Amino acid sequence: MKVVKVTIIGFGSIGQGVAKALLMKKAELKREGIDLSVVAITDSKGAAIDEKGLDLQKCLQNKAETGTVASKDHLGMTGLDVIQKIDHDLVIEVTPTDIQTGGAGLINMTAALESKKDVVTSNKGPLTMKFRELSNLAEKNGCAFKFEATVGGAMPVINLMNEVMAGNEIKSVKGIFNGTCNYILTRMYEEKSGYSEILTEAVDLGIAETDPSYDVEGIDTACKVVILANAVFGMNKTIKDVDITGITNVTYEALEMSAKSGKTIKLIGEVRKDGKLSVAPRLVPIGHPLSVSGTLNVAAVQTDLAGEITVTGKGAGSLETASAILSDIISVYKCDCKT
Ligand SMILES: NC(=O)C1=CN([C@@H]2O[C@H](COP(=O)(O)OP(=O)(O)OC[C@H]3O[C@@H](n4cnc5c(N)ncnc54)[C@H](OP(=O)(O)O)[C@@H]3O)[C@@H](O)[C@H]2O)C=CC1
Ligand SMILES: N[C@@H](CC=O)C(=O)O
Ligand code: NA
Repeated sequence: MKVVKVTIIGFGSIGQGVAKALLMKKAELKREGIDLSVVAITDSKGAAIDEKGLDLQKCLQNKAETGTVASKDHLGMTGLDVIQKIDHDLVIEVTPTDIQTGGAGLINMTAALESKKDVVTSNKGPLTMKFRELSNLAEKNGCAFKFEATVGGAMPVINLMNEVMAGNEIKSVKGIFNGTCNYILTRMYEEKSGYSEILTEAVDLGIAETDPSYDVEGIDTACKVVILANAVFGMNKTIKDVDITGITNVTYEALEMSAKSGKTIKLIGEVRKDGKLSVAPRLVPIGHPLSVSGTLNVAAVQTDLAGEITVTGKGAGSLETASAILSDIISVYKCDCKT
Protein backbone atom coordinates (compact mmCIF):
# COMPACT_ATOMS: atom_id res chain seq x y z
CA MET A 1 0.00 0.00 0.00
CA LYS A 2 1.50 3.35 -1.08
CA VAL A 3 1.53 6.07 1.56
CA VAL A 4 -0.30 9.22 0.40
CA LYS A 5 1.50 12.26 1.83
CA VAL A 6 -0.91 15.02 2.77
CA THR A 7 -0.76 18.65 3.89
CA ILE A 8 -3.60 20.49 5.63
CA ILE A 9 -3.46 24.20 4.78
CA GLY A 10 -5.62 26.07 7.33
CA PHE A 11 -6.26 24.68 10.81
CA GLY A 12 -9.50 26.32 11.96
CA SER A 13 -12.88 24.67 12.37
CA ILE A 14 -12.61 22.56 9.19
CA GLY A 15 -8.86 21.82 9.26
CA GLN A 16 -9.20 20.52 12.82
CA GLY A 17 -12.33 18.56 11.82
CA VAL A 18 -10.30 16.89 9.07
CA ALA A 19 -7.54 15.97 11.55
CA LYS A 20 -10.14 14.47 13.92
CA ALA A 21 -11.84 12.56 11.09
CA LEU A 22 -8.48 11.15 9.92
CA LEU A 23 -7.72 10.00 13.48
CA MET A 24 -11.19 8.41 13.79
CA LYS A 25 -11.07 6.70 10.39
CA LYS A 26 -7.42 5.57 10.12
CA ALA A 27 -8.28 1.86 10.28
CA GLU A 28 -11.20 2.17 7.81
CA LEU A 29 -9.02 4.09 5.36
CA LYS A 30 -6.34 1.39 5.54
CA ARG A 31 -9.01 -1.25 4.86
CA GLU A 32 -9.87 0.74 1.70
CA GLY A 33 -6.16 0.53 0.75
CA ILE A 34 -5.42 4.16 1.65
CA ASP A 35 -2.60 5.01 4.03
CA LEU A 36 -2.63 8.79 4.63
CA SER A 37 0.30 10.49 6.32
CA VAL A 38 -0.13 14.18 7.21
CA VAL A 39 3.36 15.66 6.74
CA ALA A 40 2.54 19.35 7.33
CA ILE A 41 -0.22 21.55 8.75
CA THR A 42 -0.32 25.34 8.56
CA ASP A 43 -2.36 28.11 10.13
CA SER A 44 -1.92 31.88 9.86
CA LYS A 45 1.08 31.82 12.21
CA GLY A 46 3.20 29.07 10.73
CA ALA A 47 3.58 25.34 10.18
CA ALA A 48 4.07 22.00 11.90
CA ILE A 49 6.13 19.67 9.76
CA ASP A 50 7.23 16.06 10.04
CA GLU A 51 8.08 14.28 6.81
CA LYS A 52 7.55 10.94 8.59
CA GLY A 53 3.99 11.94 9.57
CA LEU A 54 2.70 14.31 12.24
CA ASP A 55 1.05 13.17 15.45
CA LEU A 56 -2.42 14.67 14.75
CA GLN A 57 -3.57 14.38 18.36
CA LYS A 58 -0.56 16.43 19.41
CA CYS A 59 -1.23 19.03 16.69
CA LEU A 60 -4.84 19.44 17.87
CA GLN A 61 -3.62 19.77 21.45
CA ASN A 62 -0.97 22.37 20.52
CA LYS A 63 -3.58 24.41 18.61
CA ALA A 64 -5.98 24.29 21.58
CA GLU A 65 -3.31 25.19 24.14
CA THR A 66 -1.24 27.80 22.29
CA GLY A 67 -3.57 29.09 19.56
CA THR A 68 -1.30 27.82 16.81
CA VAL A 69 -0.23 24.51 15.33
CA ALA A 70 3.16 25.99 14.36
CA SER A 71 6.32 24.69 15.94
CA LYS A 72 8.89 27.30 17.09
CA ASP A 73 11.25 26.53 14.19
CA HIS A 74 8.50 26.95 11.54
CA LEU A 75 6.84 30.15 12.75
CA GLY A 76 6.04 32.42 9.77
CA MET A 77 6.09 29.54 7.26
CA THR A 78 3.08 29.89 4.93
CA GLY A 79 0.86 27.41 3.14
CA LEU A 80 2.58 28.34 -0.11
CA ASP A 81 6.04 27.63 1.41
CA VAL A 82 4.83 24.21 2.51
CA ILE A 83 3.24 23.40 -0.86
CA GLN A 84 6.44 24.35 -2.68
CA LYS A 85 9.05 22.92 -0.32
CA ILE A 86 7.62 19.76 1.23
CA ASP A 87 7.32 16.52 -0.72
CA HIS A 88 3.65 15.46 -0.77
CA ASP A 89 0.80 14.22 -2.98
CA LEU A 90 -2.39 15.87 -1.71
CA VAL A 91 -3.23 19.37 -0.46
CA ILE A 92 -6.32 19.75 1.73
CA GLU A 93 -6.98 23.49 1.29
CA VAL A 94 -9.19 24.87 4.08
CA THR A 95 -8.21 28.53 4.50
CA PRO A 96 -10.91 31.26 4.70
CA THR A 97 -13.11 32.03 1.70
CA ASP A 98 -12.15 35.34 0.07
CA ILE A 99 -14.14 36.40 -2.97
CA GLN A 100 -12.36 39.72 -3.53
CA THR A 101 -8.97 38.28 -4.52
CA GLY A 102 -9.38 34.51 -4.05
CA GLY A 103 -7.13 34.92 -0.98
CA ALA A 104 -4.42 32.51 0.09
CA GLY A 105 -6.63 29.70 -1.20
CA LEU A 106 -6.26 30.72 -4.84
CA ILE A 107 -2.49 31.03 -4.52
CA ASN A 108 -2.27 27.70 -2.69
CA MET A 109 -4.50 25.76 -5.09
CA THR A 110 -2.75 27.16 -8.15
CA ALA A 111 0.68 26.29 -6.74
CA ALA A 112 -0.47 22.81 -5.73
CA LEU A 113 -1.95 21.99 -9.15
CA GLU A 114 1.05 23.51 -10.97
CA SER A 115 3.32 21.17 -9.03
CA LYS A 116 1.04 18.20 -9.88
CA LYS A 117 -0.47 17.75 -6.43
CA ASP A 118 -4.08 16.69 -5.97
CA VAL A 119 -6.37 19.22 -4.25
CA VAL A 120 -9.41 18.60 -2.04
CA THR A 121 -11.04 21.72 -0.63
CA SER A 122 -13.95 23.35 1.21
CA ASN A 123 -12.77 26.87 0.22
CA LYS A 124 -15.32 28.55 -2.03
CA GLY A 125 -13.39 31.74 -2.95
CA PRO A 126 -11.02 30.32 -5.59
CA LEU A 127 -13.81 28.26 -7.18
CA THR A 128 -16.19 31.21 -7.28
CA MET A 129 -13.59 33.37 -9.03
CA LYS A 130 -11.54 30.97 -11.17
CA PHE A 131 -13.37 27.68 -11.50
CA ARG A 132 -12.59 27.11 -15.17
CA GLU A 133 -8.88 28.04 -14.83
CA LEU A 134 -8.38 25.74 -11.83
CA SER A 135 -10.25 22.83 -13.45
CA ASN A 136 -8.24 23.22 -16.65
CA LEU A 137 -4.98 23.35 -14.69
CA ALA A 138 -5.92 20.18 -12.81
CA GLU A 139 -6.79 18.41 -16.06
CA LYS A 140 -3.62 19.57 -17.83
CA ASN A 141 -1.46 18.29 -14.96
CA GLY A 142 -3.39 15.05 -14.38
CA CYS A 143 -4.42 16.07 -10.85
CA ALA A 144 -7.60 15.38 -8.92
CA PHE A 145 -9.52 18.54 -7.99
CA LYS A 146 -12.43 17.77 -5.65
CA PHE A 147 -14.69 20.19 -3.81
CA GLU A 148 -17.86 18.46 -2.54
CA ALA A 149 -17.45 20.29 0.80
CA THR A 150 -17.77 23.71 -0.86
CA VAL A 151 -21.55 23.34 -1.34
CA GLY A 152 -23.89 22.07 1.35
CA GLY A 153 -21.09 20.87 3.68
CA ALA A 154 -21.77 17.22 4.46
CA MET A 155 -24.84 17.13 2.19
CA PRO A 156 -23.92 15.33 -1.05
CA VAL A 157 -24.84 17.61 -3.93
CA ILE A 158 -22.02 18.10 -6.46
CA ASN A 159 -20.97 14.45 -6.64
CA LEU A 160 -24.65 13.48 -6.44
CA MET A 161 -25.51 15.41 -9.60
CA ASN A 162 -22.25 14.78 -11.49
CA GLU A 163 -21.72 11.11 -10.61
CA VAL A 164 -24.64 9.37 -8.91
CA MET A 165 -27.25 10.91 -11.25
CA ALA A 166 -25.14 10.58 -14.39
CA GLY A 167 -27.34 10.13 -17.46
CA ASN A 168 -29.96 12.58 -16.21
CA GLU A 169 -30.27 16.07 -17.61
CA ILE A 170 -30.20 18.41 -14.61
CA LYS A 171 -32.80 21.12 -15.28
CA SER A 172 -32.50 23.16 -12.10
CA VAL A 173 -31.38 22.99 -8.51
CA LYS A 174 -32.69 25.07 -5.67
CA GLY A 175 -32.43 24.92 -1.93
CA ILE A 176 -30.91 26.13 1.29
CA PHE A 177 -27.11 26.28 1.00
CA ASN A 178 -26.16 28.28 4.09
CA GLY A 179 -26.35 26.65 7.53
CA THR A 180 -25.69 29.91 9.38
CA CYS A 181 -28.68 31.74 7.83
CA ASN A 182 -30.93 28.73 8.29
CA TYR A 183 -29.85 28.44 11.92
CA ILE A 184 -30.39 32.18 12.46
CA LEU A 185 -33.88 32.20 10.87
CA THR A 186 -34.88 29.13 12.91
CA ARG A 187 -33.57 30.55 16.20
CA MET A 188 -34.96 34.08 15.52
CA TYR A 189 -38.46 32.62 15.39
CA GLU A 190 -37.88 30.42 18.47
CA GLU A 191 -36.33 33.24 20.51
CA LYS A 192 -38.48 36.10 19.11
CA SER A 193 -35.29 38.04 18.38
CA GLY A 194 -33.31 39.82 15.65
CA TYR A 195 -30.62 38.23 13.50
CA SER A 196 -27.61 39.96 15.08
CA GLU A 197 -28.26 38.39 18.53
CA ILE A 198 -28.34 34.89 17.06
CA LEU A 199 -25.35 35.46 14.76
CA THR A 200 -23.05 35.23 17.80
CA GLU A 201 -24.41 31.72 18.51
CA ALA A 202 -23.66 30.65 14.92
CA VAL A 203 -20.12 32.02 15.19
CA ASP A 204 -19.64 30.05 18.44
CA LEU A 205 -20.82 26.86 16.69
CA GLY A 206 -17.97 27.23 14.14
CA ILE A 207 -20.39 27.34 11.21
CA ALA A 208 -20.23 31.02 10.23
CA GLU A 209 -17.70 32.29 7.71
CA THR A 210 -14.49 33.91 9.03
CA ASP A 211 -16.29 37.12 7.94
CA PRO A 212 -19.95 36.36 8.91
CA SER A 213 -21.32 39.17 6.72
CA TYR A 214 -20.69 36.71 3.85
CA ASP A 215 -23.39 34.51 5.42
CA VAL A 216 -26.11 37.01 6.34
CA GLU A 217 -25.76 39.11 3.18
CA GLY A 218 -26.31 36.04 1.00
CA ILE A 219 -22.79 36.12 -0.49
CA ASP A 220 -21.89 32.64 0.78
CA THR A 221 -25.05 31.19 -0.79
CA ALA A 222 -24.25 33.07 -4.01
CA CYS A 223 -20.76 31.47 -4.07
CA LYS A 224 -22.37 28.05 -3.83
CA VAL A 225 -24.86 28.89 -6.58
CA VAL A 226 -21.92 29.94 -8.81
CA ILE A 227 -20.01 26.72 -8.02
CA LEU A 228 -23.08 24.61 -8.87
CA ALA A 229 -23.66 26.58 -12.09
CA ASN A 230 -20.08 26.03 -13.23
CA ALA A 231 -19.35 22.54 -11.89
CA VAL A 232 -22.69 20.89 -12.64
CA PHE A 233 -24.29 22.92 -15.46
CA GLY A 234 -21.02 23.69 -17.31
CA MET A 235 -21.71 27.45 -17.18
CA ASN A 236 -19.04 30.11 -16.82
CA LYS A 237 -20.46 32.36 -14.09
CA THR A 238 -19.07 34.56 -11.35
CA ILE A 239 -20.73 36.17 -8.36
CA LYS A 240 -21.64 39.24 -10.48
CA ASP A 241 -24.11 37.02 -12.36
CA VAL A 242 -26.16 36.28 -9.22
CA ASP A 243 -29.16 38.35 -8.06
CA ILE A 244 -28.47 38.49 -4.30
CA THR A 245 -30.63 39.45 -1.32
CA GLY A 246 -29.54 38.30 2.15
CA ILE A 247 -31.45 37.94 5.43
CA THR A 248 -30.43 41.18 7.14
CA ASN A 249 -33.87 42.73 6.56
CA VAL A 250 -35.84 39.69 7.75
CA THR A 251 -37.46 40.49 11.09
CA TYR A 252 -39.04 38.36 13.80
CA GLU A 253 -42.36 40.04 12.93
CA ALA A 254 -42.08 38.85 9.30
CA LEU A 255 -41.38 35.28 10.48
CA GLU A 256 -44.36 35.44 12.84
CA MET A 257 -46.69 36.77 10.14
CA SER A 258 -45.57 34.03 7.71
CA ALA A 259 -46.15 31.36 10.37
CA LYS A 260 -49.75 32.57 10.77
CA SER A 261 -50.35 31.66 7.11
CA GLY A 262 -48.59 28.27 7.48
CA LYS A 263 -45.31 29.44 5.91
CA THR A 264 -41.75 30.07 6.93
CA ILE A 265 -39.00 32.27 5.46
CA LYS A 266 -35.90 30.52 4.05
CA LEU A 267 -32.87 31.84 2.18
CA ILE A 268 -33.17 30.04 -1.14
CA GLY A 269 -30.42 29.77 -3.77
CA GLU A 270 -31.35 28.65 -7.27
CA VAL A 271 -29.61 27.73 -10.52
CA ARG A 272 -31.80 27.46 -13.61
CA LYS A 273 -30.75 25.92 -16.88
CA ASP A 274 -31.57 29.17 -18.70
CA GLY A 275 -28.66 30.74 -16.77
CA LYS A 276 -30.68 32.64 -14.16
CA LEU A 277 -28.93 32.54 -10.77
CA SER A 278 -30.57 33.93 -7.62
CA VAL A 279 -30.38 34.11 -3.84
CA ALA A 280 -33.26 35.56 -1.84
CA PRO A 281 -35.44 35.01 1.25
CA ARG A 282 -38.58 33.17 0.08
CA LEU A 283 -41.79 31.95 1.65
CA VAL A 284 -41.86 28.15 1.95
CA PRO A 285 -44.91 26.23 3.26
CA ILE A 286 -44.21 24.64 6.67
CA GLY A 287 -43.79 20.89 6.10
CA HIS A 288 -42.56 21.35 2.49
CA PRO A 289 -39.32 19.40 1.80
CA LEU A 290 -37.43 22.74 1.55
CA SER A 291 -38.57 23.87 5.03
CA VAL A 292 -35.74 22.16 6.97
CA SER A 293 -34.54 23.85 10.18
CA GLY A 294 -31.39 24.68 12.12
CA THR A 295 -28.03 24.13 10.40
CA LEU A 296 -29.59 21.74 7.87
CA ASN A 297 -29.22 22.44 4.15
CA VAL A 298 -31.47 21.01 1.46
CA ALA A 299 -31.32 20.74 -2.33
CA ALA A 300 -34.18 19.92 -4.69
CA VAL A 301 -32.82 18.77 -8.05
CA GLN A 302 -35.09 18.70 -11.11
CA THR A 303 -34.09 16.10 -13.70
CA ASP A 304 -35.54 14.77 -16.95
CA LEU A 305 -35.48 11.04 -16.12
CA ALA A 306 -35.60 10.81 -12.32
CA GLY A 307 -38.00 13.71 -11.74
CA GLU A 308 -37.29 15.60 -8.52
CA ILE A 309 -34.66 14.33 -6.09
CA THR A 310 -34.39 16.08 -2.72
CA VAL A 311 -31.43 15.68 -0.35
CA THR A 312 -30.84 17.21 3.04
CA GLY A 313 -27.97 17.21 5.54
CA LYS A 314 -25.71 19.31 7.76
CA GLY A 315 -24.56 22.20 5.59
CA ALA A 316 -21.87 23.36 7.98
CA GLY A 317 -19.87 22.21 10.98
CA SER A 318 -16.40 20.93 11.66
CA LEU A 319 -16.71 17.12 11.50
CA GLU A 320 -19.71 17.25 9.13
CA THR A 321 -17.78 19.22 6.51
CA ALA A 322 -14.73 17.02 7.12
CA SER A 323 -16.89 14.04 6.12
CA ALA A 324 -17.34 15.51 2.61
CA ILE A 325 -13.58 16.13 2.40
CA LEU A 326 -12.90 12.55 3.49
CA SER A 327 -15.30 11.13 0.90
CA ASP A 328 -13.57 13.15 -1.84
CA ILE A 329 -10.18 11.83 -0.68
CA ILE A 330 -11.45 8.25 -0.73
CA SER A 331 -12.91 8.73 -4.23
CA VAL A 332 -9.48 9.90 -5.47
CA TYR A 333 -7.29 7.22 -3.89
CA LYS A 334 -9.51 4.13 -3.66
CA CYS A 335 -8.67 1.78 -6.53
CA ASP A 336 -6.67 4.60 -8.09
CA CYS A 337 -3.74 3.91 -10.36
CA LYS A 338 -1.87 6.72 -8.58
CA THR A 339 -1.45 4.50 -5.47
N1 LIG B 1 -17.11 26.24 8.97
C1 LIG B 1 -17.89 25.52 8.18
O1 LIG B 1 -18.85 24.88 8.63
C2 LIG B 1 -17.60 25.42 6.71
C3 LIG B 1 -16.56 26.14 6.13
N2 LIG B 1 -16.31 26.02 4.79
C4 LIG B 1 -15.16 26.71 4.21
O2 LIG B 1 -13.98 26.06 4.68
C5 LIG B 1 -12.91 26.99 4.83
C6 LIG B 1 -12.40 26.95 6.25
O3 LIG B 1 -13.45 27.32 7.11
P1 LIG B 1 -13.24 27.36 8.71
O4 LIG B 1 -12.32 26.28 9.11
O5 LIG B 1 -14.60 27.45 9.28
O6 LIG B 1 -12.51 28.77 8.86
P2 LIG B 1 -11.69 29.25 10.16
O7 LIG B 1 -11.70 30.73 10.11
O8 LIG B 1 -12.18 28.53 11.36
O9 LIG B 1 -10.21 28.70 9.86
C7 LIG B 1 -9.41 29.19 8.85
C8 LIG B 1 -8.00 28.68 9.06
O10 LIG B 1 -7.16 29.18 8.04
C9 LIG B 1 -6.03 29.82 8.66
N3 LIG B 1 -5.57 30.87 7.78
C10 LIG B 1 -6.05 32.11 7.63
N4 LIG B 1 -5.35 32.76 6.69
C11 LIG B 1 -4.41 31.88 6.27
C12 LIG B 1 -3.36 31.97 5.34
N5 LIG B 1 -3.15 33.08 4.64
N6 LIG B 1 -2.57 30.87 5.17
C13 LIG B 1 -2.76 29.74 5.90
N7 LIG B 1 -3.75 29.61 6.79
C14 LIG B 1 -4.55 30.67 6.97
C15 LIG B 1 -6.51 30.31 9.99
O11 LIG B 1 -5.39 30.48 10.83
P3 LIG B 1 -5.53 30.82 12.41
O12 LIG B 1 -6.06 29.55 13.02
O13 LIG B 1 -4.14 31.10 12.82
O14 LIG B 1 -6.49 31.97 12.49
C16 LIG B 1 -7.38 29.12 10.39
O15 LIG B 1 -6.58 28.08 10.90
C17 LIG B 1 -13.49 28.35 4.44
O16 LIG B 1 -13.13 28.61 3.11
C18 LIG B 1 -15.00 28.17 4.58
O17 LIG B 1 -15.72 28.98 3.68
C19 LIG B 1 -17.03 25.18 3.98
C20 LIG B 1 -18.05 24.43 4.50
C21 LIG B 1 -18.45 24.52 5.90
N1 LIG C 1 -20.79 29.53 6.63
C1 LIG C 1 -21.23 28.46 5.81
C2 LIG C 1 -20.31 27.30 6.01
C3 LIG C 1 -20.42 26.30 4.96
O1 LIG C 1 -20.21 26.54 3.78
C4 LIG C 1 -22.64 28.05 6.20
O2 LIG C 1 -23.11 28.53 7.23
O3 LIG C 1 -23.25 27.29 5.45
NA1 NA D 1 -21.55 18.92 -0.05
